[in-house]
Amino acid sequence: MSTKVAVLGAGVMGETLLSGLIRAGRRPEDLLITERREERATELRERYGVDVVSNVEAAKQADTLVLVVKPQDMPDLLAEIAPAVQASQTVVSLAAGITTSFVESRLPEGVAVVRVMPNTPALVDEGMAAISRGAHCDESHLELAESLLAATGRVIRVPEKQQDAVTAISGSGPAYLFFVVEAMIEAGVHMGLPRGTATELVVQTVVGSAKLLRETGEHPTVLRERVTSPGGTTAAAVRELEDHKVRAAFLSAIEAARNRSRDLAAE
Ligand SMILES: NC(=O)C1=CN([C@@H]2O[C@H](COP(=O)(O)OP(=O)(O)OC[C@H]3O[C@@H](n4cnc5c(N)ncnc54)[C@H](OP(=O)(O)O)[C@@H]3O)[C@@H](O)[C@H]2O)C=CC1
Ligand SMILES: O=C(O)[C@@H]1CCC=N1
Repeated sequence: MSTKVAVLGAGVMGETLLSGLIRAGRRPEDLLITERREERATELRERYGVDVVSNVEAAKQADTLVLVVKPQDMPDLLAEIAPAVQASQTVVSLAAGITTSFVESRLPEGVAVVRVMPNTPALVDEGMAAISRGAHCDESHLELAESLLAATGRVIRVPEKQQDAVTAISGSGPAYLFFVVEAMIEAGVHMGLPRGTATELVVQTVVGSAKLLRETGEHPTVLRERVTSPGGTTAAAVRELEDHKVRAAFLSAIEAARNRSRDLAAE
């Protein structure tokens, strides 16, 4: 069996996956991409040496179709490719909020659909992806999706009903952390540190803290307590964070993302 993979919609996430597949050793001739803007298509063709084809052509030629357009563009894309899709193909959807039943209902009966929620650290092979099976998936379809996503980081399986929460945590999560990083750098600049110094201090602190969490397996509360000397600087800072209800703000923000994922499905 040929293993041609087509990435339909090569924007931020589509290109991230495409580049990961190539880094992981997939041959450009086994990949196809689709893009609706000619300028973007040319850029990707030159950068990766992959063929850029129409959506219908991709649906005809590839064994696996990876759908990476915005949720709002999914109905039109599915309507366009449906006549060319066959039950032997596997469809992998990365669109936030879009359910496997929605995709299945717009494609020929029996097509295996896998829903995936990736994130952008996939660009540096530190992605976190969660996958869920549609109605017509068996183990082989899940393994296929896992092998695609494993090219760019970690992959776990979750029941589809957890995908809105997963989207809110790991899908959108990098943005929350970048927000914190921005705020910390600005605080350093505010106190007179050169921007480059502040940036280096914050970025390495984030990388080091993430590594500490991963490598020690300790609970974040334990690690935070180790930084917090009695009567010291960290205790003073954490008190301010609690006074400003930062913990509650994270809860509300992440719930808002989860609710938006649900709304995208309804829209
Ligand atoms: N960015 C992220 O961190 C994550 C994104 N996702 C999901 O990935 C999907 C894409 O998001 P993202 O990459 O950020 O968005 P982008 O807008 O960057 O990418 C979407 C791309 O698809 C193209 N496109 C739209 N319609 C078609 C079509 N009919 N045929 C071919 N190409 C088309 C767009 O072209 P044009 O520029 O002309 O609109 C654009 O290049 C979304 O569904 C999102 O929920 C999931 C997890 C994380
Ligand atoms: O913001 C979004 O809708 C997408 C899904 C998760 C991350 N980015």
